[in-house]
Amino acid sequence: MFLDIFSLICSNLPSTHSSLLTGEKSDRDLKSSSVNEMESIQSSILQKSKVAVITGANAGLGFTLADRLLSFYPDIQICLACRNKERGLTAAAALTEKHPKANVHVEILDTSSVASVLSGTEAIRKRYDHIDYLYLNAGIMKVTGVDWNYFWKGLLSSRVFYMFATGEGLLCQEDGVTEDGLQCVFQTNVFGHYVMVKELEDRLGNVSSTEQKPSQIIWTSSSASQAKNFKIEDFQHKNGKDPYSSSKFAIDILSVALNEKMNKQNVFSHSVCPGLVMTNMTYGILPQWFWTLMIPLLWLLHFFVPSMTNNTENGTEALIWLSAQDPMTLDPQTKYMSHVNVFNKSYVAKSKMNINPELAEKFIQELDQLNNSFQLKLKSKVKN
Ligand SMILES: NC(=O)C1=CN([C@@H]2O[C@H](COP(=O)(O)OP(=O)(O)OC[C@H]3O[C@@H](n4cnc5c(N)ncnc54)[C@H](OP(=O)(O)O)[C@@H]3O)[C@@H](O)[C@H]2O)C=CC1
Ligand SMILES: CC(C)CCC[C@@H](C)[C@H]1CC[C@H]2C3=C(CC[C@]12C)[C@@]1(C)CCC(=O)[C@@H](C)[C@@H]1CC3
Repeated sequence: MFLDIFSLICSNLPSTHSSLLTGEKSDRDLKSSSVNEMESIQSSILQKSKVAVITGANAGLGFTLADRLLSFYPDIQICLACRNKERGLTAAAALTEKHPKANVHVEILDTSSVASVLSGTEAIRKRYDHIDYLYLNAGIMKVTGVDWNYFWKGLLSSRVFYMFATGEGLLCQEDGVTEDGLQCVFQTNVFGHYVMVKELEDRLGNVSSTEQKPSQIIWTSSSASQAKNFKIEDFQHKNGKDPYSSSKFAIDILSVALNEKMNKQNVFSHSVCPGLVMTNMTYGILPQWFWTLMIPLLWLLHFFVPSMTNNTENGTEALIWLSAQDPMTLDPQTKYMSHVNVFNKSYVAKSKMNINPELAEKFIQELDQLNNSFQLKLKSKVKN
């Protein structure tokens, strides 16, 4: 128990426990392999130097993901796609200090600006011929307060565990409009990433008709994703009260739609929920001292709510696990969730999404239209 509490207190320090990767080439499998097996695994990794592009990689889940990928695939090339150069370079320096031979590169890419996505993806296309993993992880939630009345009522009701797993109804949120004239949460979490996929399309999947190379697009979604908060007529969520939930459901729809469109090119898309993790995003909701005071409660809750992953190491479990799977064997309608068991060990759980393919098709048409209008606008600007 004391060890568990200690691990919660150290939630954002790099954890040393071996995680419960359940895939074919899990951390645990690697650790228990004989030296010969290890050598053959390492040489096969070395032969194929993989490339991972991660958005929002300078902090939180994105940063730990980069760190864990470097431990798992020592030869991997990592591109940290960050909106702020200084924060990106600081993250790259921390990663190369821990992994001296790491191949880490920083690219400036702000998902809330189409112009920045276009320039960032152009630079990424120049640097890499093929992208194995495209982690679309950057995200924001603009919280103005917590509905404590709802919280206390929820605490004494049967929806208590659901409330802690999804945060439903607890947060008062605001949104804004970007310089591109789109809703801020929608453009940052969804549309900027969609433009990225379109711009990087020829770096994903099969390189040629003879060379079969799969790519995985892995979205950081959330258990806050709720169908009832997403309306196709208002997909930017201009008129709703939960832009975060709407944007995460939009991500789930997009993931399903991209499988329909891109599986034939050997591109596979999956959606992940990291659980509730202490990062800048969650510390932005309530002050750090409050969360620290709540450590005993959070510790108690993880017995009942497996999505209380708490630290970024546990939270990235499903993101890492997916990288080790054969994507062809995975169900496009399944969401992969990082969970913890009662010993605070992480594992991957699955949840069916049941997204209507017609809705997915309609949504992708809307996004294509929006994307085309930006391309026309920006290209005519360049001409003039
Ligand atoms: N923490 C949690 O409990 C959960 C988080 N998630 C999701 O996980 C993802 C990562 O969040 P988390 O690590 O928790 O939060 P953090 O705030 O720690 O990290 C978010 C990252 O996204 C970056 N980012 C934000 N806006 C943009 C932008 N416009 N362009 C490029 N990068 C941007 C941030 O950059 P910068 O440092 O410059 O701000 C940062 O690197 C998000 O999509 C979030 O919705 C899902 C479920 C639960
Ligand atoms: C633990 C404290 C006594 C009380 C904290 C109350 C709330 C601030 C949290 C309870 C459930 C949390 C939650 C999220 C944010 C903070 C809470 C509402 C998220 C919405 C954060 C982002 C996500 O993507 C979700 C998966 C989280 C769900 C749970």
